Amino acid sequence: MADSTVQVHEMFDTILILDFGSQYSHLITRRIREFGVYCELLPCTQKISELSWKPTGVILSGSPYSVYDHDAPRVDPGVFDLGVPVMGICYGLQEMTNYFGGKVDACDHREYGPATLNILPAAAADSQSSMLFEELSSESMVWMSHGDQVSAIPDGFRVIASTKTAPFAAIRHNEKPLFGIQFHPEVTHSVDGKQIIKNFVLKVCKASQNWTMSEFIGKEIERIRKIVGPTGQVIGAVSGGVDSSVAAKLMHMAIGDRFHGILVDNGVMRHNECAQAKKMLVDKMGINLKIADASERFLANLKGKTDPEQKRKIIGNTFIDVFEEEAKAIDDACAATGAAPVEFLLQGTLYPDVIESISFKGPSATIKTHHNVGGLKENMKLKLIEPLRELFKDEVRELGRLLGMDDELVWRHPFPGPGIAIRILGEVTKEQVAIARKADYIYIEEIKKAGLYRQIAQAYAALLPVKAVGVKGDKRTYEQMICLRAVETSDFMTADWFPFPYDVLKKISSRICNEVDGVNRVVYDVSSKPPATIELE
Ligand SMILES: Nc1ncnc2c1ncn2[C@@H]1O[C@H](COP(=O)(O)OP(=O)(O)OP(=O)(O)O)[C@@H](O)[C@H]1O
Ligand SMILES: O=c1[nH]c(=O)c2[nH+]cn([C@@H]3O[C@H](COP(=O)(O)O)[C@@H](O)[C@H]3O)c2[nH]1
Ligand SMILES: NC(=O)CC[C@H](N)C(=O)O
Ligand SMILES: [Mg+2]
Repeated sequence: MADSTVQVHEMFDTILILDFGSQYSHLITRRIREFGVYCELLPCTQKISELSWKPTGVILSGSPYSVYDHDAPRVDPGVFDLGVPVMGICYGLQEMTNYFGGKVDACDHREYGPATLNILPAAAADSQSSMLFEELSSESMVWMSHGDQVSAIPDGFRVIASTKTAPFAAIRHNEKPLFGIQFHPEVTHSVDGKQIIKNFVLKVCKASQNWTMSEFIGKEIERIRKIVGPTGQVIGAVSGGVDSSVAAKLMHMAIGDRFHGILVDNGVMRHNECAQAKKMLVDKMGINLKIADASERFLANLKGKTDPEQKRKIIGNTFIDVFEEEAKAIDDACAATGAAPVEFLLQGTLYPDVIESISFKGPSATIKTHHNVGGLKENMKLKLIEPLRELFKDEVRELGRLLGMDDELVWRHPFPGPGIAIRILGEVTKEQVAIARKADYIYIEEIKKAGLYRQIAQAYAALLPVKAVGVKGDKRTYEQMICLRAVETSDFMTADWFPFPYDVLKKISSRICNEVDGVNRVVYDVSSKPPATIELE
């Protein structure tokens, strides 16, 4: 894995964000990326001496801890020896204060909300501080979220801004470029917050703004070529979704047909999905792709299984079996032709997956087992290549756009690997899949017709295997229900149900009841995540 992570730092100036566990930490990363500077979020437990690259600047995040908690996360003093600018935000300021010998105390009242930041005249007279506050008016609205605050600044520091309740709302070291701020510039409620982060990164750290997706494409292709070499071969699981398609496209541009994409037909794909994916990937993008039809095998393995986790595990394992068999077939073919054996595995891992798995508090409780074709055997010999490992979903979409992919693919809603199987409660049979598939097709078609597809982050129709009485053509029916789900979300970690116009719902419901055999009712899921999740299982 080291291969794919190290070199990005040689190509882009990197701001290091050390995560002390704040719920806003990833937002700092987002803000910096937005203005074209590469940055990485690492847990605060990262030893600076073990970092294989030198950051251009460091930001210390907020934290749910108090600096005087016995188990509070500590800053690695190595940060201050790097000789680069450092800015502490909230807990970051408090921990910096604590480390340099100042004092932090609990406030009388926890402060959560807006405050007016007064930039002190002393700041204007000092070039570093005025860089940090450039383009801000002397009074700026900022957002506070803290229960502790600095009560005495360390020797060698001075105050540069205050609020009514926080006399040390911003401080700096007298000589070194070390800053601390009590408020949260990363949340949008801090009106000039983005500007402060930008000033720190561009003016104080002098980071270059070369993190653009067009720059990334060329550099990534070059990097892949170097890793794979002139004869190496790569395989990868490709689903027709935006992540794996973008990854496959980059790989194809780098090494052509030495990349072997495998699309597994697991029998629980949507209507026409494999054919459409093939048309897009092979005909339009020129990718060397094999469709492995394992639909009967998946359905046979799922027979009689009703437990959601068991269904997910069966699908995950079957994916791996099929994928490994296909990989072996490619190897055998290579051996026969004298081509080099496959040495690498392409994965479409995104940055949120990486962030999630490196949290210093350890992995969160398992809500559901996400299938992962890449989650191959421990002793796997293939080396991973993950071109999207540093990117957020919106960056991947931008990449797809620049690579000339159709809008339809770029803006496609995510579709989970276990597909329709986790959208049919209970047992998955061919007949049940056919019902769910048809309803889903109608639903998405109507959403697109109404011009709502892009406003919705993800939508699907699920099948509830409960029966109710209805009447069709004067005849009694006793049939199942379709449950429609549509959510708005930016990160898929939390989500809200989409407020559909009634007339669109009416049309969808009427079409599904009329056109899908075996269904006489349609319900709309009006639950947010949490407490629900996006998928039903
Ligand atoms: N039917 C499939 N055949 C082969 N690989 C698959 C299939 N379904 C999923 N995968 C693999 O699992 C990975 C994770 O799936 P996931 O749905 O998160 O990503 P995606 O399909 O690439 O994009 P999207 O999130 O937009 O659907 C994919 O990138 C792909 O490598
Ligand atoms: O590739 C995937 N394999 C899976 O096993 C899987 N389970 C959920 N999802 C997708 O993850 C997002 C959050 O879903 P939940 O709220 O249901 O956990 C939603 O976008 C889901 O579609 C999956 N994607
Ligand atoms: N948002 C934060 O970083 C809070 C830091 C610390 N827990 C406080 O309450 O002051
Ligand atoms: Mg997918």
